[in-house]
Amino acid sequence: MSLPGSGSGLAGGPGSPKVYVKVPASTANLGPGFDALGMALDLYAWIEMGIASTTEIRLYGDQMNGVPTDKSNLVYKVAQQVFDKAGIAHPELDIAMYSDIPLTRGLGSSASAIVGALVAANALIGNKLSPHELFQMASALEKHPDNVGASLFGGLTIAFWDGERAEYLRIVPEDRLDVLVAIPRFQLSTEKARHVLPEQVPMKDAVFNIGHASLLVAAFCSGRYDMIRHAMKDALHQPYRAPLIPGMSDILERAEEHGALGVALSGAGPTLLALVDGKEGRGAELERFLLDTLRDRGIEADTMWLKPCAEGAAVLSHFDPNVPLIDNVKGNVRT
Ligand SMILES: Nc1ncnc2c1ncn2[C@@H]1O[C@H](COP(=O)(O)OP(=O)(O)OP(=O)(O)O)[C@@H](O)[C@H]1O
Ligand SMILES: N[C@@H](CCO)C(=O)O
Repeated sequence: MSLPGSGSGLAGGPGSPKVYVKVPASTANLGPGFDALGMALDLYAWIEMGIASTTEIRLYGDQMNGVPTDKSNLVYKVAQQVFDKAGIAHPELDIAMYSDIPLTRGLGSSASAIVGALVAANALIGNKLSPHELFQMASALEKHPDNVGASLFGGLTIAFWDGERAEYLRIVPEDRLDVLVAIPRFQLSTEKARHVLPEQVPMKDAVFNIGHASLLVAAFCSGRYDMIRHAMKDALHQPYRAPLIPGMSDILERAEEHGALGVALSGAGPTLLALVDGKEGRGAELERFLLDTLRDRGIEADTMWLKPCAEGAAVLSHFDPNVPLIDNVKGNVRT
């Protein structure tokens, strides 16, 4: 089978079509929803992809340090899986990436790369795969559906992946919700943060999380944000991960005293995330509390105010293929 615009099949080069995809960051778990809840955030990565005669990968931005530019690159490898699934021979690819999402900090950078690659490669072949198929592939690649569901579909996603099949529903948080993240200046890989988790948990902890995660989803669905402080508690992963992030336990215990609706470890960490009902109220106090608590334990961090993002990964039609991706992103004020 040949690729659209690639002439006799896989030949790329000047004139070959390029696609552009914008994909949001995400936070996973939201406390009790371990491997199930995810929320897209208005912090983004952009991917440009086209067919080429020789593979070339260009990375832009401060967040890409250490990301490989050869065929071991995650985006390249995931794109090839799309071609495989669509029955198309592996093409050489021209890929460019710019990202504002910090790597390995718990804000879903790997999910954004996986989802961006799936959506871009699928767009290159005329969207032969359905969103459902992309979600199955993304969940199988990431091994849990929380970050990838949020990055792919936007909003707050509630999902499972049973090893063979993923399903999800999506809700959109209200506009008044603000999200404060404190991003420690050290990396913590998901692999390391999963390694500290026990293989088995007591029944009472499982029951605790079922109740809290269910109430949290109901709080979002009903707009009962007053319930978040009760619901955003976890017994399955945060207690085991807390020793990896000095100051985390104090923040989980006391952030609500400083104006948070609720607080959690973002994904596998080390970022800590607080939900706030309007940052104009006590936002500055909360920000100071997070930074001071981490600093007291020797951890420097950076804060960012974000909003939930209702839209998932999107193919952009207004980028100019004749200018570098970085100029497209900056020239379009990161739209
Ligand atoms: N744009 C990208 N291109 C290629 N590889 C990437 C990209 N973004 C992330 N990765 C890969 O994903 C790894 C980070 O994945 P990891 O799951 O440890 O952290 P995270 O996704 O940022 O955090 P979390 O899953 O807790 O939200 C990076 O070290 C890199 O190998
Ligand atoms: N649910 C995952 C998210 C990180 O990828 C975890 O907490 O390990």
